[in-house]
Amino acid sequence: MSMNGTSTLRPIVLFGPSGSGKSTLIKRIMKDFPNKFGFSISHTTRKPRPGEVNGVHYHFTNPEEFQNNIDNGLFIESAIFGKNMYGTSKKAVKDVIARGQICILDIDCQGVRKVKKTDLNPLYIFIQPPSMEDLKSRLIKRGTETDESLKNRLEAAKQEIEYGSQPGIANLLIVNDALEDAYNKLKKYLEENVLH
Ligand SMILES: Nc1ncnc2c1ncn2[C@@H]1O[C@H](COP(=O)(O)OP(=O)(O)OP(=O)(O)O)[C@@H](O)[C@H]1O
Repeated sequence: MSMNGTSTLRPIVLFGPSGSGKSTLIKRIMKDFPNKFGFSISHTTRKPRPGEVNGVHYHFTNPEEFQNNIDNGLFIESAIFGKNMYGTSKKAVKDVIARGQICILDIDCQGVRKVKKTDLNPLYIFIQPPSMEDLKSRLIKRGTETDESLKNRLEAAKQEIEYGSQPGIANLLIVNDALEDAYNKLKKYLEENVLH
């Protein structure tokens, strides 16, 4: 642990197109380093499902309070899915650091732009698909997309790649071609920079 006690706990932002392999890589790194990494707890306006605990699974809130939080600049990012609002607060990230874990943020380039305006000082890792053709076939193979959502994700992917591959945006760019190579690159970088 360094002098200021938290410099080894810089959050990690993984960003990149939907289907580039962020979740796959995060799952693996969390499994290889149990308890080292944590996710922030999101806010949502949706009602808790049976068994969901406020402050554990989500910070459950109402639309008025949610909007107040946005207006007061407390959120890094927020989005609407269906009728519900979801967001990540800066405090939720700081809570992860406070419990001694490295916070992993899996966000899109809009989120990255917003994080860059905060004092969170993360390391940015861009996960790039080898090609648009590979990205498309992986999304199809994943079986999660309709024709419509596939089209939207591929369209958004172009912008993600344009942004993430610009010099100076990411601290590390990983082309996720062979998964094993991509994972080893990620692991090595994290070992050298945050896992001491
Ligand atoms: N190197 C790879 N080679 C082949 N397939 C891969 C590779 N990496 C990931 N995949 C597969 O591609 C699909 C997309 O990966 P994943 O779900 O991790 O992407 P993601 O970036 O988290 O997407 P989203 O932002 O939509 O959550 C998954 O089915 C995954 O198993």
